[in-house]
Formats: sequence, C-alpha cells, structure tokens
Amino acid sequence: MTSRKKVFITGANGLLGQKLVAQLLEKETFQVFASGKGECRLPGKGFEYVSLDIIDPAAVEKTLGEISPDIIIHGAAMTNVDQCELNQEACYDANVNATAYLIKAAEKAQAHFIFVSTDFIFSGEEGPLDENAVAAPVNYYGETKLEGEQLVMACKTKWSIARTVLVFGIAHDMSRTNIILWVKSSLEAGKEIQVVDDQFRTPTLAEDLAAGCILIAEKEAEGIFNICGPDYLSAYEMANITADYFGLNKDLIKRADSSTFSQPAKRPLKTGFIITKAQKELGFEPKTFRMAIGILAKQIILARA
Ligand SMILES: NC(=O)C1=CN([C@@H]2O[C@H](COP(=O)(O)OP(=O)(O)OC[C@H]3O[C@@H](n4cnc5c(N)ncnc54)[C@H](OP(=O)(O)O)[C@@H]3O)[C@@H](O)[C@H]2O)C=CC1
Ligand SMILES: Cc1cn([C@H]2C[C@H](O)[C@@H](COP(=O)(O)OP(=O)(O)O[C@H]3O[C@@H](C)C(=O)[C@@H](O)[C@H]3O)O2)c(=O)[nH]c1=O
Repeated sequence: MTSRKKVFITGANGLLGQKLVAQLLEKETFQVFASGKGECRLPGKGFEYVSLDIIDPAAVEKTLGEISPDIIIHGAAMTNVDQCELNQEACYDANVNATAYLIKAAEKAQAHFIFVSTDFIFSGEEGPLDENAVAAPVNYYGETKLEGEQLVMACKTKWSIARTVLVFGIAHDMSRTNIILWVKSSLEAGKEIQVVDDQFRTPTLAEDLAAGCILIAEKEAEGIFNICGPDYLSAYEMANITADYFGLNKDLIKRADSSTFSQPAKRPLKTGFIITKAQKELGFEPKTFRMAIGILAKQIILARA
C-alpha cells in the first residue's frame, strides 16, 4: 500500500477543523495530525492530536519539525470579527504572526501550504466576486487575513488559498455560533432579532468548505480558489429561509440595514464569491443553501440523540 500523506490541520477543534478531520479520516490516503490550542475537543479517534499554540514560534518549529508533514491546512485564526477589532494585538498574533511561523515550517518541510481565507478581505462595494478581485478590507480581521494571504503568496513552497464566506454548521464543543444556529435558537426562544437586508453573502456549509480544501490537497492545486456556497443571499433572506425550514415565527425577524444595525467591526456589504474556477478545476460542487440547512437539521437531531 502506498504510504499515506501526512496532513497537519491547524484549528482542528474549530468548526472547519472538525469537518476536515472527519472527512480526511474517511479516506485511506491521509495520516491526520489534528492540532489545536489546549485539550482535544474532537470526537472520535483515528487521528493524532497535537496540542499547539501557533503563536509560539519555537513550539511551531519543534512540532512541525518532528512531524514534517506533506500538507498543512491552516484554518486556525481569531475568527470573532468584533473581538479582532477590539483586541488587535491578539488578532495580529493569531492571524498574521502565527501564519508566518507556520509558513516557515512548511518551507522547511517543503509541505503544500493551504491557507483558509475570507471574503472580509474585500470592501463589499460589489459582489459576488471572482478570484481576481482587488482586496480592500473594511475591518481589522479582514486586514490580518489579507496580510496572511500576502505572506502565503510569497512563500517558497507549494501554496494554495481557499477563500470562503459565512460558514455555518454544527460541531462538538463549539467556541462560537453561526448565523443559522443563532437565528434558529433566537426564534425558538421567542426572541425578536434585527437582521440586515443590505449585507449579501454566499453562505457556506462547513462540510462543503472542508471538501473543497481536501480537493485542493488531493489535486495539489496551486493558487487561489473560491470555496463557498452557490447561493447569493442577504442575511435577511437567510434568516427567513431558516425560519421557514424550521417552521418558526418570521414576525420575530425585524428587517434592518447597516444604517440602523451596527456591530463593533464594520461588515462589508456585498461579498460572496463566484465559484466557477473551483467547479471547473477541482470538481467542487457545494450544496444549495436550502439543502445545506436540511443536512444541518439532521445533524442537530443526531446531536440531541
Ligand atoms: N466562520 C466563518 O464564517 C468563516 C471563516 N473563515 C476562515 O475559516 C477558518 C476556520 O474558521 P472556523 O472553523 O469557522 O473558525 P473557528 O473559530 O471555529 O475555528 C478556529 C480555530 O482556530 C483555533 N485557534 C485560534 N487561535 C489559535 C492559536 N493561537 N493556536 C491554536 N489554535 C488557535 C481556535 O481555537 P479555540 O477553539 O480553542 O478558540 C479554533 O478552534 C479561519 O481561518 C477563518 O478565518 C473564512 C470565512 C468565513
Ligand atoms: C448578530 C447579527 C448578525 N447579522 C448579520 C450580519 C451579517 O451579514 C451576518 C453574520 O453576522 P455575524 O456577526 O454573525 O458573523 P460575521 O462575524 O459577520 O461572520 C464573519 O465571520 C468571519 C470569520 C468571516 O471570515 C466572514 O466571512 C464572516 O462569516 O448576519 C444581523 O443582521 N443581525 C444580527 O444581530
């Protein structure tokens, strides 16, 4: 049997990370190293968990030097956009410095470096966007992810960037919620929510993002790929589709816009990505938003069982 490729996942305890590990384990072709801050929060077995705080350069060098992976899928980041705006030093450390340390280790191992990036590197003046769009972030999180991309594009080993948008799903012991779960739980609790109708996204099921990253790894595809859902929707539309799916009270969804609803960090208005390149070159085929909600609904039921 040909030896399995060693794949090192950062952020493995997170939403994307847990899906990546689960899908990689289903294949016979990878030896999976799942890394995260502190204790392992992943269910199941079949992978090697490595506790690694990626803002520690010596720890990154030592850990990656010992493993010497063939592939690194770097999904770890400080992802709370408002916290990033309010705590910029921590955000820079996690999203830029850590990426630099991991790139150095990837170059030493000559590993294929796959960086997970975001629509928040764009201004939101127009969307959806293809891979050639010009970046102009409107919040600090977006600035750090763009700087991370620039480090990746200059690295001296095979590199890829998987850009994604508004990831949703359910995972074990999640450190943050996401739009579908938030709308569902708010409406189930009878809570009125304000939802903007002028921010447009292409929401992405976490499983599809993981599948896209794995396609990039398997095909050793280099460069930038938009990996997200196919439907271009406003947050308000997403909330109403979610309420319809779960039979919840849509009267609780109060229409707002970015002039009446604001968060500590500015959000780009129109983002979302065109995925033609990933469809053609990788065979990437994500679920529609409605199909994805159906998959999530089943997982929620299973998680309760
Ligand atoms: N979620 C979204 O809507 C989108 C996400 N992305 C990108 O996708 C990637 C994955 O996001 P997602 O899975 O949703 O985010 P999560 O927040 O669920 O996962 C990120 C993981 O990174 C870990 N992490 C943060 N800092 C460190 C550190 N210093 N050392 C080790 N691990 C660390 C977190 O650990 P812990 O759990 O302990 O906090 C967490 O498990 C990120 O790069 C993000 O920028 C892009 C577009 C949209
Ligand atoms: C909380 C909230 C959000 N929204 C809208 C704003 C936005 O369009 C959408 C999601 O807002 P949130 O603040 O929940 O999520 P947000 O922090 O905008 O999510 C971002 O996360 C980072 C990691 C990314 O990389 C981005 O792609 C994006 O997914 O919902 C409302 O309309 N009302 C609300 O009360």
